[in-house]
Amino acid sequence: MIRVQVPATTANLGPGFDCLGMALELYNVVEFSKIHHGLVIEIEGEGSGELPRDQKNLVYRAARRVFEKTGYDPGGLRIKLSNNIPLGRGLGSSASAVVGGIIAAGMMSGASLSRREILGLACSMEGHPDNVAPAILGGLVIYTSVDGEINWLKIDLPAGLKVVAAVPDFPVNTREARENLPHMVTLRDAVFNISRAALLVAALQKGDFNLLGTAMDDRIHQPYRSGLIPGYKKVVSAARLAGARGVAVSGAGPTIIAMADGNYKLIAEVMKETFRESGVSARSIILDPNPVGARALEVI
Ligand SMILES: Nc1ncnc2c1ncn2[C@@H]1O[C@H](COP(=O)(O)OP(=O)(O)O)[C@@H](O)[C@H]1O
Ligand SMILES: N[C@@H](CCOP(=O)(O)O)C(=O)O
Repeated sequence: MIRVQVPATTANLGPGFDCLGMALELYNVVEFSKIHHGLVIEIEGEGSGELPRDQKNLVYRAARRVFEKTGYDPGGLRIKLSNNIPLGRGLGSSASAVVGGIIAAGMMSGASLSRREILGLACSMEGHPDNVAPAILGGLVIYTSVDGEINWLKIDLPAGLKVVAAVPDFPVNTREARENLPHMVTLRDAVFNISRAALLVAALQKGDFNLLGTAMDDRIHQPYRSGLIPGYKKVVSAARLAGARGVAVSGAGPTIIAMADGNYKLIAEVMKETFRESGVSARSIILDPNPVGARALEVI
């Protein structure tokens, strides 16, 4: 039996659209074991009532890509999914499914897939790198991909930094949210984002939390997505007033994340309460950054 734990991720962090992401201490666990024949998928936790239990399941589809690549035939396969990452909320549930399927299938095949191979395969399935990269590597990951040439750098995060995630009870489909973004940006807005993305990485590396308020601003995707999140502006203001250092839409939303180095419980409470005042039922989760990324729990 093979068990792989994969963390949730928060992508973009404001200005780093499709190139910055952070792993978080919230996990899905994927378990693969051989059976005589057929495919059996068991799901508990998040998505247990809606995720497919057949060949359409994303974890299985990712695994099949590896089996095809390695030429391994698993015969019968039992997949058990224990999910804690909410679906379609901007916390990288699909990346976690893809990465879990790839790593578990690689282990089952006896193939020693390199990190580069796992990253390449996961990116090609997910369509953007900023969730799968930190899900695999942990920490804060800066990722570039030009004409198939990939490069990345992982940065360990400073002690005391936590992410407060206010998670509304409605989903946003990432693929649809991406289709609604304009394909062109002005030079002015490009400079706005480049400067902040650079500032954000340096501020996080140095532990200079004072800069996060400015550094997490964005003009490329949030202006088009925040309108889909009722109460967005009020939740951002309330989080800042309660002590959050920087606030942004997590991935494609609708979750809003606040980076903080204290007042975590107060920030969590005011974000949830402000959502409620705007007619949105939400839960707040206080999360540490995850430093290691996906890992095998046991192989029997
Ligand atoms: N644990 C899982 N197992 C299988 N498929 C999953 C799992 N989690 C997410 N998915 C797939 O990913 C979709 C959500 O992906 P997406 O819209 O990108 O949202 P998110 O921001 O959570 O990644 C789900 O509708 C489902 O198809
Ligand atoms: N860069 C992507 C990130 C999507 O993250 P998700 O967790 O919402 O899937 C985007 O902004 O579309």
